[in-house]
Amino acid sequence: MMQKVVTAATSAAPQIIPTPEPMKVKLALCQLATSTDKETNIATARKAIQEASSSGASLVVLPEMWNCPYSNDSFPSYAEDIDGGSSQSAAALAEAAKQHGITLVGGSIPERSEGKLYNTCLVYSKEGKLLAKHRKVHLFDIDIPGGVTFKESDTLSAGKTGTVVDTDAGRLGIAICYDIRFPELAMMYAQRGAQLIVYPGAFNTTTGPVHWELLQKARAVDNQLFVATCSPARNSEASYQAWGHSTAVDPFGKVLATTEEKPGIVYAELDYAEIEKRRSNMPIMQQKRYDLYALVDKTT
Ligand SMILES: NC(=O)CCC(=O)C(=O)O
Repeated sequence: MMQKVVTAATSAAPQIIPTPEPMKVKLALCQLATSTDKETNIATARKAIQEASSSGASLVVLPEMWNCPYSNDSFPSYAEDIDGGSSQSAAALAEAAKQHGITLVGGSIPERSEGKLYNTCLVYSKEGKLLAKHRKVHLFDIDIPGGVTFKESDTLSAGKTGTVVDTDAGRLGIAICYDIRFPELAMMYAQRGAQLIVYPGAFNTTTGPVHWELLQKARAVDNQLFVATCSPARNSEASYQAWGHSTAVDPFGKVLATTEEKPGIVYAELDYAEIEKRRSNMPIMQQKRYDLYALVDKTT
């Protein structure tokens, strides 16, 4: 599940963990409408998970911060204690995964733990068991005058580890939104044998049109694996205007499925055999010049 890649010597190639046996997976990206009412948001998520599973999806993904508005004013008041077992959103995710027998990447919610807040993604098995918890590693702190200014670090703390998890829907790398801008994290996940990197994410109407799809294609092509993103739908009344456009990209950089800004579910058929095909057509993993550069995986 959480495999450590050992880099033997600075000039030696890192150990690349092979991807698991290929399989086909029907993916559903639930681009949810979020409101200020947590109960409504949970009900909306449950309904979307049910619809996705009825349509044959075995892997269902929710957006970043799906149970609250995306704002620093909201994170503290909507935050839940996941480890303490009192999280109503986590309980709903576990129950929905079990009820519908799907692997669930539960977007993210604000988590409260030991006096700090995190932007946290929970992954559940089809038995409703918690398989992984990823806390957003790179906080979204940017200032584009006349565009978008946001400082997650005003309320949130950064996670300290990457997350690669084995599920019935393949080996998944989990990262959240702004994490997609850091190619090293995706590369680390590829070295750990991830078949798909899932990024619940809420880009915005300034950076989204220019960078959202570009970054997904870049991470997919750099690492020759699948990439999926899942955004909240745009809410014209919200302080933060989400870009939407939840998307799935294949290892050759082709967009398999996408949407615009409205609520809906995006479906894609993933055939993990495509990873091996692309890697043998174009063996960039073997052609890297580790005598010139190296990526060191420092997390366990
Ligand atoms: N929620 C986020 O991390 C937003 C990231 C974003 O919009 C970007 O441009 O990066």
